[in-house]
Amino acid sequence: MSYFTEYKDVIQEGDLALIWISRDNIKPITIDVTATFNTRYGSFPHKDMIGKKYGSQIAIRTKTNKKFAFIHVLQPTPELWTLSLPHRTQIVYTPDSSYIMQRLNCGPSSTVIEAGTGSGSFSHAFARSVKQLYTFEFHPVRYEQALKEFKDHGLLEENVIITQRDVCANGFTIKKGDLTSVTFSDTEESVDIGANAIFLDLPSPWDAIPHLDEVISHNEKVGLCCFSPCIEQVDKTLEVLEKFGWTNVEMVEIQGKQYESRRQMVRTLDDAMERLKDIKKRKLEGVERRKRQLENLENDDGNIEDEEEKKILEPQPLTEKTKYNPFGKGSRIREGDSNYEWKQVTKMETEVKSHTSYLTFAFKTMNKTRNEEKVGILLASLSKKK
Ligand SMILES: C[S@@+](CC[C@H](N)C(=O)[O-])C[C@H]1O[C@@H](n2cnc3c(N)ncnc32)[C@H](O)[C@@H]1O
Repeated sequence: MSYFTEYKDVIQEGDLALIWISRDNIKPITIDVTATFNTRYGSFPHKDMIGKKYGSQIAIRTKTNKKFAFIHVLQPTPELWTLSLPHRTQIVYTPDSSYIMQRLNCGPSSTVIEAGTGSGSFSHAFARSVKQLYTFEFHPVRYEQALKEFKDHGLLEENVIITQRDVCANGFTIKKGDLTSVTFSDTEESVDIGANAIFLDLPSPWDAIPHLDEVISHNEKVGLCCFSPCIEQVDKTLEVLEKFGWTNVEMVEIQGKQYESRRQMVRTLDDAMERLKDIKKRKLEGVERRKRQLENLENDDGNIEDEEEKKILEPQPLTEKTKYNPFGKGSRIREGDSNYEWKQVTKMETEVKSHTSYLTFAFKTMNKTRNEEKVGILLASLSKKK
């Protein structure tokens, strides 16, 4: 069973689970009754997670100040895996992968070729959505790491085949004897791939493109996407795409941004004036108080007779509880407090996790002959519907 394609309710021994500490800090663990998940806030024994529902919050008391620390235990999804996986390379993030899959029409009937596998970020997203993924990685250590990871995650028994290969030099055909996760039967000599979607995340996709004709489907429109960080790479890719008959070429750049929506208090000029007057008054009072304190130290025996002076010397709250607080200091006003006027604003978050590249899309139809029999069947079915 793949942890990424089937949902389950309850956390069990041996599960791959993701520990959500914060939005930027998600850690994968394998549930083991004898193990403990340590954070700087405290330790969370796995046994306290077993039997609970996925999504549960697990809380402990911190050792130092006896406050609560908590985590959430989540079931893996390709999106969360992308945010928590061990990086072996640069990876493709969800804003790109989701867009690419949509542009390549990926769905349950798609057969996809991916090169290189890298850290397997995109492989997990493809694996959840498509019929079959053939992924290629030429780096021996990265190949072994990805092979183990896909096996542990149940992807190899579902729909992922990984092969160690320099696709630029040797193409995509998988034969008996290759270093691959395919198990060949006695009669099989090679794999009939017939891909209808291709994703190339390599430094030189133009060297891989000429090999594609051998492994793409000949009877349907095939989509290709090249993920390249430099415009010079795009330029070289375009030349080869044209030479090898790829059409409908388009280049796109995804700039993922996250917007935070919140309310901001409406401030008027009168409010600002009031606030400035308030600051000035407090400043003057402070100066006066310090002057008198100094005089007392120098001249008096410490007894203060004057009532007015006493009042000034009394410790004052930092800010009075004023009705109006447009600058957010002093008395606290909850966002959205119905006593005040608010407007809805958005704030763009500064850091968005993504590795942006140029996405070059192209399409190819190998067999352009008209299949009269199929067209006839299609037309007949359409006229019946009318
Ligand atoms: C940027 S990473 C891919 C990251 C991957 N898309 C992900 O989301 O995790 C590029 C990978 O391509 C591999 N690679 C580079 N040239 C290759 C080639 N000619 N054949 C196969 N793999 C190649 C590299 O070893 C590297 O692991």
